[in-house]
Amino acid sequence: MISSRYIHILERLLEPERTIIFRVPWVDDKGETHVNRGFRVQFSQVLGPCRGGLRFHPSMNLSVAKFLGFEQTMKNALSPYKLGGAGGGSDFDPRGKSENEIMRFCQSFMDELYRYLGPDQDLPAEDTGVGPREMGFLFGQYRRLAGHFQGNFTGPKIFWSGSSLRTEATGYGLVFFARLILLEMNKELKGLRCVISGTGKIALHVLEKLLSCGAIPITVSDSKGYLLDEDGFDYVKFSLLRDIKSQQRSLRDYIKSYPRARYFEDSKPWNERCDIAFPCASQNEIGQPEALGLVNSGCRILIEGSNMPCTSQAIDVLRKAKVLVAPAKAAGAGGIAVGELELNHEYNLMQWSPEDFETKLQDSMKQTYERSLKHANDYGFLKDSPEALVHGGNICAFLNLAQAMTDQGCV
Ligand SMILES: NC(=O)c1ccc[n+]([C@@H]2O[C@H](COP(=O)([O-])OP(=O)(O)OC[C@H]3O[C@@H](n4cnc5c(N)ncnc54)[C@H](O)[C@@H]3O)[C@@H](O)[C@H]2O)c1
Repeated sequence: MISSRYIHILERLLEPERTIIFRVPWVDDKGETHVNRGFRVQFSQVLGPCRGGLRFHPSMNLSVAKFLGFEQTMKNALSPYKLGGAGGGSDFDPRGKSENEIMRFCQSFMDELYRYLGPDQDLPAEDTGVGPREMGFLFGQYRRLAGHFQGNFTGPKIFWSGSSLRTEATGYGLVFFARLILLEMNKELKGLRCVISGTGKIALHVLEKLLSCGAIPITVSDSKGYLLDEDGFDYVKFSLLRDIKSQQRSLRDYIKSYPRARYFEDSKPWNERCDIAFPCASQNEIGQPEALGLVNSGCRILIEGSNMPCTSQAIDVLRKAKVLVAPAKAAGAGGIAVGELELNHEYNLMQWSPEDFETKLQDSMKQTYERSLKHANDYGFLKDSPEALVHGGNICAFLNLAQAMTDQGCV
């Protein structure tokens, strides 16, 4: 039974603190003008300054910005750090644009957004279509307009120490999270067949870390279809995939080097026989039919890399089939941990090795895992229940927010 106090808090929590929508005009290389729409939803600053991604993708709209901001608020509230949550971006499509066009777009985007950002206000981070290059351009313009260097953006290379795992952190963290789940079952990743969707920052780093754990990743995908390599990817194949993506070529090109692999147009990889699924592409990528496909293909664990990859109908199917779901707000928390390390000047002065970073990341994922399970247990969900991590993560994040909202009065 939910107390009426919590219902009032939920009502307030579900309304973003601030929503910013703005025009982003920019000029392409031929001198033609274009206009896109920019969004930033500062969902909650109750636990600290907002932190959350910027997404550049044609499908971006206010609804997506709101869901990203809410998910990030919960993700940050579940983490050990004092951070609020935000989401945003633009319907600008970076694909096929020159570097100069991307720079001009980023500068125009920041011309408006800079006044709402700052170390005590809002700290942007990467998401779909926004990587270190875009974050560098965005930070450069922010610094110029704000007149100081304290943006604390997550992502620009200038904030990286030499051995940082900044871009790798979320993907690696997802695999560490899967390992913790398997450890509880006295199992290991070695030899398990894994299906992955996406070929972006998250998907490729999941693939790379799975290889080092001896797992057998067999698929990746893009918005046009998916690639299946029944023999499993290895480091040489991974390097080829990275080249194909960095040159913006089709995944189909992989088959020229590995003819036994197959590319399926307009399809998703969820019907392939597997033990674990890692959705790492976009929201709602798994609906009811895809969830049924996963269940029939033998999948026992689903680790959410993308934010909200499953529709509620898909979740129902997975729940009934007792597929264990690791929610993105817990399993995808790796980026928050490394982002915090990067911004901590004391840590940045030290010479960290990649192994040091990995150890910190593993510690942080373990803490998030244990916190989720503890809250599940406190509220009556057995730790071997397939839903324990989903409920535990939600309860822990909500209680942290609810306590801070109660303490701060009706604001
Ligand atoms: N980057 C981060 O720090 C971060 C952190 C947590 C969660 N996420 C989430 O992970 C997901 C991927 O983010 P990313 O940073 O890897 O983005 P990215 O831009 O690097 O890659 C996105 C990938 O998804 C593919 N894709 C896009 N739309 C698709 C569709 N409709 N069907 C199939 N594939 C599609 C693209 O081809 C690309 O390979 C997003 O949901 C994002 O919100 C990102």
